[in-house]
Amino acid sequence: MVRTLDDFDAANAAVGVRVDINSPIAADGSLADDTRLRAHVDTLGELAARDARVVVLAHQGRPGGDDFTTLAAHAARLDDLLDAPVDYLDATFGSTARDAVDALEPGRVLVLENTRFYSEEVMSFPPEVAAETHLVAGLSPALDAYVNDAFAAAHRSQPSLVGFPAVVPGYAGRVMERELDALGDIGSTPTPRVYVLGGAKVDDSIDVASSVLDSGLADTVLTCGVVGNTFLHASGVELGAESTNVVKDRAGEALTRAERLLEEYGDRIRVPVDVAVERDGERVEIPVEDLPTTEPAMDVGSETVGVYGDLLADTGTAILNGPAGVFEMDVFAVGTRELYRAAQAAEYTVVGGGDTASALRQLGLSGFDHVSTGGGAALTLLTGESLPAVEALS
Ligand SMILES: Nc1ncnc2c1ncn2[C@@H]1O[C@H](COP(=O)(O)OP(=O)(O)OP(=O)(O)O)[C@@H](O)[C@H]1O
Ligand SMILES: O=C(O)[C@H](O)COP(=O)(O)O
Repeated sequence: MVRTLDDFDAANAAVGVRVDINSPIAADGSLADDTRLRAHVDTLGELAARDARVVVLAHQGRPGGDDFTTLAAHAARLDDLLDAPVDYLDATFGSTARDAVDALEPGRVLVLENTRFYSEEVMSFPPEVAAETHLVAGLSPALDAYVNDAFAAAHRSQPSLVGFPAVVPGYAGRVMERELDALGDIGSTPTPRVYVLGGAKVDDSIDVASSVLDSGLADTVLTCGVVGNTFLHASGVELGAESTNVVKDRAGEALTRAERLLEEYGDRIRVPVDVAVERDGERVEIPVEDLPTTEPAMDVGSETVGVYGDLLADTGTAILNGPAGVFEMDVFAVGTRELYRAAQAAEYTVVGGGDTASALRQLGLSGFDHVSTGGGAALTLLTGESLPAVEALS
């Protein structure tokens, strides 16, 4: 059982709040999107309003990446978004950080530096070992409690996610609570249950398909995006050189697993019946039986949307991850828009994935029962597995 903010005596408490504000960064170093910061306003605002001394812990990017930056811009944006005053400190642990936390007044927020500036934070540890890392041991003496609101990173077993609750009382924040309520018990949602798997992380999607078909969580898996092209290729359809190269590049070793899945669960896995390509600047739809084609398949066609839409209309729960096509281009956003719209006919609809959430915003689609802030974390729960950071709070 995970404790929530309802169980927490916040007044005057120095509370470390792990959030996931990992965001796209523009070329000039500014934040390109603040969706994830907005998601945590409830938790941070509530704690500040309840007179906690709020210490924010978060990562941004991965070492070596262009988006591996300080959290200074994030702190400035949180200062705009929250009623409480927000400061930033360029340290995460050690005496500088502890002194700043000790001096923090009730109702104020302090954003500490990117946790991944420290090598321990890109490693995985069991909670009791994570508690002994420099990061956790060097900050926890200044904290009275820990709140984990970083659902989107909860599939990681990194020190700032699993170490603190081993040494100070731990609670789930409001984002974490909402996500666990919506996704934590996927096995009890209405049946039949259909997973719609699209996007370009083919390897991950094949793992998900395999797990939910094996466990019986999924009655049917509908494929689209590069995932759909991969299953088409695996079923023996010749797509054409361009699409085949993308499939081989994105699927790699997973292609053999796709073939095995089709052999084992062929009747429960659906592949597109037509694809869309660009020809002379126009969208052209090609039935699968007329393939191969020289142009890359960048979207599913309207016949596929029709077939999938009919299936989704009779569905208890639709779980969608990944766009159906290259939604960033108007001409190939059609499949994603129409398919996600069709999925709303299901009794209960859950959408997961960072890119998927931004596709929905861009396409003006709303009305789903739950849109998760997490990609990998949401998929972990949606395959019925547990999350290390949640286990650490229990
Ligand atoms: N047919 C296609 N050909 C090439 N790219 C495609 C195709 N269909 C979808 N994509 C690309 O897939 C990308 C999104 O896939 P991804 O798997 O990252 O989504 P996501 O699961 O929502 O994200 P995340 O797991 O990161 O939260 C988009 O950039 C889109 O252009
Ligand atoms: O963006 C995410 O999915 C989370 O912030 C986790 O980031 P990671 O995949 O770099 O651990």
